[in-house]
Amino acid sequence: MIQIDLKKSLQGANGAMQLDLNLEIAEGQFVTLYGPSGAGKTSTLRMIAGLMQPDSGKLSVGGAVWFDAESGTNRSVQKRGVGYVFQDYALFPHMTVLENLNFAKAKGASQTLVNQLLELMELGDLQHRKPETLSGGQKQRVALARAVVQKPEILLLDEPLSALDAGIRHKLQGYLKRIHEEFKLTTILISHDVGEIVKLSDYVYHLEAGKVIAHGKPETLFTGQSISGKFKFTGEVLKLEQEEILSVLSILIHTQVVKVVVSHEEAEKLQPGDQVLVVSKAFNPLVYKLENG
Ligand SMILES: Nc1ncnc2c1ncn2[C@@H]1O[C@H](COP(=O)(O)OP(=O)(O)OP(=O)(O)O)[C@@H](O)[C@H]1O
Repeated sequence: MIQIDLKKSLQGANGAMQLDLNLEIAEGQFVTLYGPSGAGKTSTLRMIAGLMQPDSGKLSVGGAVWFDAESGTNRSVQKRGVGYVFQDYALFPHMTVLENLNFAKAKGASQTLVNQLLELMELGDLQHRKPETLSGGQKQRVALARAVVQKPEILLLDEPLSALDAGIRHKLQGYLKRIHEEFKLTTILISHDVGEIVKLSDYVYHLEAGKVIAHGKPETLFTGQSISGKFKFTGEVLKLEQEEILSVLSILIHTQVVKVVVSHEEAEKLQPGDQVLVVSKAFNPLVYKLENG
């Protein structure tokens, strides 16, 4: 369990802004911080990593106190057991992929873990290459593997996929999901991509101006209702066609266009470009508009 109860005065775009957070994250959960630019998402991760000192409050991880303003406890960055992945890959340029992983490997961690990650992230063929010879997506796979090989207690992901184009981003989301299923690391992701959030996270905190303004399971938070269904996909509305009795939606789901029949009433709430969640309950899928998409 991570218990975060922290305050920090920040220099917001319109003057002073108080970051004031009080949340609990269960071990092994995949949680996303969502919200507009300047809401305090990166500052939150930096305080957890020990890169920014809170003004007051307490942070404990798995029962150990990492920060406590009252008792003056402030565990150093090196001793916090955090894997941090940013948008830029920050790999060591003079080391090969394998050397980057071996260098980061936790003390006492077996070579088996490195091999397991090379396999899981499909980096085997690239292991003797230097970062400058890799694509952005490949570099980010190495950066993810390098964060995990440290055996962190918490994996912090600050918009790790936002510099990549849609196709590669989609693929990397699959790798992130695999990593989480395999290692069950408590993970905190920052993302603006609603589809990505729905696909990956167990729980979402929506931050604005330093405060949590809403939280919940992604489907509930982005649709305003609780949904169950046999399958769920996120997609983008491309086209709406009004037929006599019903409307037909063309929805782009990853690289496929799927046609879904909805009532005129439902179609009226939608327009091309909207992000939607497509859920199949019985036979015909149901479509829910994703808020803030
Ligand atoms: N060390 C600091 N001291 C004071 N203010 C800071 C500090 N670091 C960041 N800020 C300010 O705090 C505010 C929140 O920044 P932060 O990077 O946490 O937001 P964010 O939600 O991650 O935004 P984005 O999505 O653009 O990355 C910004 O206005 C920023 O200028």
